[in-house]
Amino acid sequence: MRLLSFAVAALAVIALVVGQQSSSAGILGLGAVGLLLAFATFRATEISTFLKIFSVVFAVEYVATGAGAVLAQVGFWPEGWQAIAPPASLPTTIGVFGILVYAISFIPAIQRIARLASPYFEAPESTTANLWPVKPFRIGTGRLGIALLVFLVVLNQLQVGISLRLSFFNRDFYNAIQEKDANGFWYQLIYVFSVWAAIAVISNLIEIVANYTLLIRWRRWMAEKFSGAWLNNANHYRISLAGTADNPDQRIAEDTRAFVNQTYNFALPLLTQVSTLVSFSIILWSIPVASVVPGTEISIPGFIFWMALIYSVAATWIAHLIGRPMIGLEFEQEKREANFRYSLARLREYSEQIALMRGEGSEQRHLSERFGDIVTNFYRLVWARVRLTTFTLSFAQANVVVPYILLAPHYFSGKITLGIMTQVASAFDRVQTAMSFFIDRYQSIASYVASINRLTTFEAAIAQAQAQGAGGKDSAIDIAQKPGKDTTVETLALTLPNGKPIVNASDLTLPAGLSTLVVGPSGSGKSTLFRALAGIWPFGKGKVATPEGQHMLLLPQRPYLPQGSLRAVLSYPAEPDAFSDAEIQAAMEKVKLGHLTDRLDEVDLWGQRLSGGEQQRLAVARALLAKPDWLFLDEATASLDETLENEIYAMIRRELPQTSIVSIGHRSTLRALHDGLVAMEKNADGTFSPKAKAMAEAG
Ligand SMILES: Nc1ncnc2c1ncn2[C@@H]1O[C@H](COP(=O)(O)OP(=O)(O)OP(=O)(O)O)[C@@H](O)[C@H]1O
Repeated sequence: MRLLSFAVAALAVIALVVGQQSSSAGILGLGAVGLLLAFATFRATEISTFLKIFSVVFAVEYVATGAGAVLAQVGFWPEGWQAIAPPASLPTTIGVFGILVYAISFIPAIQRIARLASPYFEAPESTTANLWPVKPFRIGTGRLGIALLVFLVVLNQLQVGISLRLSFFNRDFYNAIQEKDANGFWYQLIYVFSVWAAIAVISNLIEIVANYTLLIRWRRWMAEKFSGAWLNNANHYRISLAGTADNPDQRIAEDTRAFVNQTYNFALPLLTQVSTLVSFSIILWSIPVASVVPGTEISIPGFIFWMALIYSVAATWIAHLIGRPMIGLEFEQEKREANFRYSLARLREYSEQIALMRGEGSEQRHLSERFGDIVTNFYRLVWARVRLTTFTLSFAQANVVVPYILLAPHYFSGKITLGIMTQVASAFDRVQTAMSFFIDRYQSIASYVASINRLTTFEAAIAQAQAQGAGGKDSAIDIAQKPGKDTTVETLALTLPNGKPIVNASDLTLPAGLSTLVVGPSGSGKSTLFRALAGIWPFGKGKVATPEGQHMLLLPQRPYLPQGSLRAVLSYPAEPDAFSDAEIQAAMEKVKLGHLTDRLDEVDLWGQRLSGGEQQRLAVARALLAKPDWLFLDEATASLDETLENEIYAMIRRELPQTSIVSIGHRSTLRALHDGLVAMEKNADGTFSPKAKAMAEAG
C-alpha cells in the first residue's frame, strides 16, 4: 500500500513536469490530483521528506540556470553551453518552499559544527608558517587556517573544472576516431589530454600537502584548546567527580582528530560533488537530442538529466533504507572496542595486584567476554554491509548500461555522434555519483555525529566545571584571599556529589607558623575538607579565608609521579631545571633517599619502581624544594614506620621553620609532633564537624 502511494506520487510529479512543459492542462490537472491523493496517505514526516527531495531537485535547477548563464557569458568552454529557461511557476513554488524546509532542518547541525570549527579560524595567536618554497613567515593562526582553506577550495574547484574539460576532450577524441580524423586524434591526445592530465596530477600533489598541513595545524590547535581548558583550574578533577564527561582522553585525542578530518572530508568533497552535479547537469541539459524521449518525438527539456536525477534519488532512498541500521551498529562497535581497550589498560595498571592474587584466569575470561562482544556486533555489521553493498554494487553496474539504453536509439538513427553519446554517458554517471554522496559515507557519518556529540558535551562539562571552580560564577564555596596570616573557615557545609552532607565546619582557625594535626574516624571527611581548602572540591557552600599571596602545597597519601627523569619527578610541578643538582641532592639526603642521588637523569616508571614509603619520602623532598608557606599533609607519611615518620616530621619542622603545617594522620605518635589538634566530631545528622581541641582531649 505504501509503495503504491510512493509510486502514485512519483508518477504525479512526472505528470506535473510533463504537463507543464507541454502546456497540457489535462496532464497538469491529473498530476495535481495524483499528488494530493498521494499526500493524503502520507505521514507528516514523509511529506516533509518529499518536499526535501523536491527542493533539492529545484535547488539544482536554479543553480544550474545561474551557473549556465554565467559560464556562457564568460565563454570559458568550447561550445555546447546554452542558457536554460528558468523553471516555471508551479514546481518552482513547491521547490522554493521545499528548499526552505530543507534548509531549516539542517540549521541546528550546521550551527553545532560551526561552533566547534570556527574558533580555530578566528584564533589570533601568531604562528610561523613554513610553506615551502615560500620563506617561513609569521602570521595569525586563524588567518593561516583561512588562507589554506581558501586555497584548497580554489584548488578543488580547479579540479572539477579539469574533469569537465576532460569530458569535452572525451567527446572530441571519440568524434575524431569516428571520423577517422588522424590529425584531430593526435592533436587531442598530445596537446589537449597531456596538458590537462599534467595539471590534474600537479594540482593533486599540491592538494595533499596543503590539506595535511591544514588538518594537522587545526587538530593541534583543537587538542591544545581542549586539554588547556580541561586542565585549567582543576576542571579535570571536578569533571571526573561529577562524571559529566567519560573518557576525556578519547575526546581530546580521538574525537578532535575525527572531527577535524571528517569536517574537512565532508565539506570539500561535498563542494566538489555539488559543483560536479551542477556542471555535468548542464552538459546533460544542454544536449538537445538528449531531451527527446527515446523511440518517440516528444521532447522534454533536460529529459536525460531528469532520468539521472530520479534514478539516483530513488537509489539513494533505497540505499538509505537498507543502510540505516549501520549507523547504530557502527556506534556500538566503537563503544565495544573502547571497553576492550579499557580492560587491557586497567590490567596493565593493576598488574602487580593481579599477579599477587593470581587473578589471571579471571582476567582472561573477562577479556574474552569483552572481545566476544566485539565479535557479535562485528558479524551484525558485516551482514548489514553485505546487504548495502549488494545494492550499491548492482546499482553501479546498472549505471553503466542505463544511459546507453536511453541514448542508443538516437545514436543508431544518426542524430548524435559517438563522442556525444560517451560524453553524456559519463555525465550521467557523474550526476548519479554526486547524488550518491551520502550513501558512500554511511559509516563515517555515524562516527562523525558521535564525535560532534562527544566534543559538544565535553565543552559543556568543562564550562560547568569552570563555573563551579574557585571564583567561578556557580561556585558556592567562597575562597577569598585576606590580609593576615591564619587560614580561617567561617562557615563550610560540604556535600558529596549526590548532595549528601558530610562536613559542617564553622569558626575554625588554622594558626600560621604552627603545626596542626587533624584526626577523626575513617570516612569522616578529613580529606574532603582538605580538598575544599585547596579550592578543588565544588560541592557544598561556605566561606574560607586564606592568607594573601601565600603558596600552599598539599601532599596526598598516594603521591603522583609523572613520567620522566627522577629530576623531573622531584621538581614537579616546577620545571626539571628549576633546582640545582646540589639542592635536589640535599633534599634527597634529608628524606633518606641518598641511594638514588646518582640516578637523577634516569628516565623510568618511577611510580612502579619505588616502594610506597620511598614515594612518600620523595613527595616530602618536593616540599623541601618548593618551600611553601602552608603545607598540608594528608596521611602523607602513613607508609613509613613510626621511627622514620617521627624523624621526617622533625626534619620538616627544622628545615621549613616558616611553613605552617596541617596534617591528617591516624597514629597517636603524631600528636607529640604537632602544636595543635583538630578532631572531627559526629553531629546528630550524621555529618562531621572539625573542632579545635587541647592535645590531651579527643580519644
Ligand atoms: N568522589 C566521591 N564520590 C562519592 N563519595 C565520596 C567521594 N569522595 C569521598 N567520598 C565519600 O566521602 C566520605 C569522606 O571521604 P574522605 O576521603 O574525606 O574521608 P577521610 O576522613 O579522609 O577518610 P580516611 O581517614 O579513611 O582517609 C567517605 O564516605 C567517602 O566514601
